[in-house]
Amino acid sequence: MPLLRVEGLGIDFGGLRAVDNVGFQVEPGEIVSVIGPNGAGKTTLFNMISGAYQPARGAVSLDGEIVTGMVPHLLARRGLSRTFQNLQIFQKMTVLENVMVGCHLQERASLLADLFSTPASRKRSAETRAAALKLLERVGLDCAADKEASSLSYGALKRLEIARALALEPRILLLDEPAAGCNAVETEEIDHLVADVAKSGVAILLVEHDMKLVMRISNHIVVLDRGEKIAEGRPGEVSRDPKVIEAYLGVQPKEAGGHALG
Ligand SMILES: Nc1ncnc2c1ncn2[C@@H]1O[C@H](COP(=O)(O)OP(=O)(O)OP(=O)(O)O)[C@@H](O)[C@H]1O
Repeated sequence: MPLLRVEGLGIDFGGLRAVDNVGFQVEPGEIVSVIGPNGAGKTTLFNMISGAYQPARGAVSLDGEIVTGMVPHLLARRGLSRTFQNLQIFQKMTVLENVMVGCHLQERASLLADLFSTPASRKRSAETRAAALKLLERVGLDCAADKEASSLSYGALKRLEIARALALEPRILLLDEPAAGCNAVETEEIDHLVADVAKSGVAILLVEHDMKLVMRISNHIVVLDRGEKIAEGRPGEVSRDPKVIEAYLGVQPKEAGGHALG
């Protein structure tokens, strides 16, 4: 049974079929990317899978359990968490505090109980801090733990966003353009981090415009165009697919020299 199964998913905005009849699946530890030209429906698809939008058609299941349209915090409890294209970092908090907030959500511990500072809550706080520090180490930000988040470079903020999502201990992580706005060095750091997370068994579903990154790290690619899935397969297969070349370049494959991506 796949970890994530998406079947016949669709949604309309007014008269526009933004996403229609899209299906695919993701296995544990697999990196699956969703690509497509601007307006293809990638973010809308992500929003349906992560509970931000209610699909009009189709189903999403996690480990065989139907979770279609479930709100994000309940999906997080079932092991699905996501990052956002527009970072959701608390800029005035320290780097460590940003991750501790995510850890608290995971523990389902009452923040109010912690205010009374019982021995049990103090022990829990120390454990949360240690867990958050471990995550910062994993994303290469342990040295910046006590800095204000606003002082980080853009690439570091992107990694902090991933650390926060990892604090929820997901089985599948949805990454919305993790390398957008990053320079080549920062993109490579994201590349290594995503591969490392997948190696630990967490499935990754990725929306990303950087085709070099997508081609390098994906096990499987799903291609959307005008809301529909037009192709899927391994990176090498997808980059040579005539339908994909035409969707990206608007020309026949012969004119494009046989490939469009990367
Ligand atoms: N909230 C909305 N209301 C109305 N139309 C929307 C809404 N969100 C997206 N759309 C439309 O749905 C279609 C798919 O948009 P979406 O943002 O999902 O595409 P995308 O593949 O993520 O694009 P990009 O690569 O530019 O981010 C587009 O035609 C877009 O204009």
